[in-house]
Amino acid sequence: MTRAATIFAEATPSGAGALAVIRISGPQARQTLGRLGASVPEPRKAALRHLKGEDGQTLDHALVLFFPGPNSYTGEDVVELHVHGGRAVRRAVLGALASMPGVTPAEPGAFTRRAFEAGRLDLTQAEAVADLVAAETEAQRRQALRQLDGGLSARSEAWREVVLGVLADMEAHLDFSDEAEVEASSPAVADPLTRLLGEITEELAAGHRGERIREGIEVAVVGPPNAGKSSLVNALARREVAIVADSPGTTRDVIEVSLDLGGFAITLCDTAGLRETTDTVEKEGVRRALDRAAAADLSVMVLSGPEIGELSADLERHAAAADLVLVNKVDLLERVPAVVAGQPAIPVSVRSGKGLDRFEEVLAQTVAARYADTVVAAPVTRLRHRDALEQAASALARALGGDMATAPELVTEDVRLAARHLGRIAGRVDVEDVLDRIFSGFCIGK
Ligand SMILES: Nc1nc2c(ncn2[C@@H]2O[C@H](COP(=O)(O)OP(=O)(O)OP(=O)(O)O)[C@@H](O)[C@H]2O)c(=O)[nH]1
Ligand SMILES: [K+]
Ligand SMILES: [Mg+2]
Repeated sequence: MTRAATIFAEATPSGAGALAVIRISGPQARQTLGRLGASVPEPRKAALRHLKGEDGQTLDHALVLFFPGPNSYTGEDVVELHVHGGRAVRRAVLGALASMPGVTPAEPGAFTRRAFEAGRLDLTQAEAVADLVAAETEAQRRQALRQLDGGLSARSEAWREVVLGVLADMEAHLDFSDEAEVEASSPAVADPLTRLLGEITEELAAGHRGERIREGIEVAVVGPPNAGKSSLVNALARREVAIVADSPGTTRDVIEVSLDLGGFAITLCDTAGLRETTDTVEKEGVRRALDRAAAADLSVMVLSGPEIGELSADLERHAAAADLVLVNKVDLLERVPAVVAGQPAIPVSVRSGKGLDRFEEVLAQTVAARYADTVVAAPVTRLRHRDALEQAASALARALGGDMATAPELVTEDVRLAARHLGRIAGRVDVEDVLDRIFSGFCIGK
């Protein structure tokens, strides 16, 4: 792909630092060095250069790298300037670049988009670059790296190969055979497609795990008023995110806080205490609490130790349905029950801190048990992937339900459609309409 514009941007964050990296990509990347009064260094070898402005005054002493295309990140000639990180230095060098004709500031994601367009990365790998830059936890980092290594594209492309193989057979039969033969060949078509549909259905049923690793696993904290839900959330977040007070019904809205638990990104949701109430605001809070508990990936029921003997039927039911049951305020108890609502009770005193470590450990284990293998399996990580798989699955289901003897064209068309949807994942087909959306989510300089 030929492009007129040469683009540049800072690849490092905008605050002051010891160094800043300015990246330049495009046909004029070499010439920008000449215009800065610097000679082009040997490919991929760092060299010290004095960068000069138009008036010949030195702007900075910089380390300069030159990566000739096509074996560069973008596939084009790329220059990196490692300048001193001060604001004035960066502004001066960026200003000098901006004043050069044919050289323009990069849009967000422009470098990676060029890498994709040059075939250096496929679409899931380009997305993985953004995920790796955004990764805050170990699981996010590992999952993004796996995707950058091509794990997800390899899976979706292998699926597509199966479909294309079947499609080739079908088309051959359509062209050269009479109906009897086509019919005889149908089981050979159905077998691989049935197996494939099974695999895709399994991936879709795996509960958004890759997406949860990327976006955060939601854990709802629910329970009766004054059980100590907000106290628990504050203790786990290690800051005062929610108001704690003696009066029941303190928390009304759902309060979210993000934390890293054993390498997983968790969104912890504090909710209103569950009880019958006539207060319309509190009533709304209770409704939201129940909604959240139902929508969350995990729920933790917090009960107050001293009231454990008098649970309402509703609370019993919620506790039985929760993933974990925590009995709080054990500082006020002589004896802690081992089982509540048929669930093992985890004893905690948020006030004294007793049992908190243990609870955190159990929560981390529960999360890991559900999500750890996702990190090695290259799952779908975005709605875009899930949508493509859903469309492919329904096309396959239609094809398998169709009649090859009476309507071979319809069946073939559905198989073709399935291949097309699978090809969308790695960006083999229907690319144009998603590019802007994907790359606008990047930061500038990537
Ligand atoms: N003794 C004792 N008191 C606690 C403990 N944890 C919390 N409390 C107290 O219990 C009261 C209620 O705590 P909150 O954290 O506001 O409880 P909540 O479940 O969020 O309450 P609502 O938002 O009103 O539903 C406060 O006075 C806390 O100080 C504990 O472990 N032991
Ligand atoms: K309270
Ligand atoms: Mg509260």
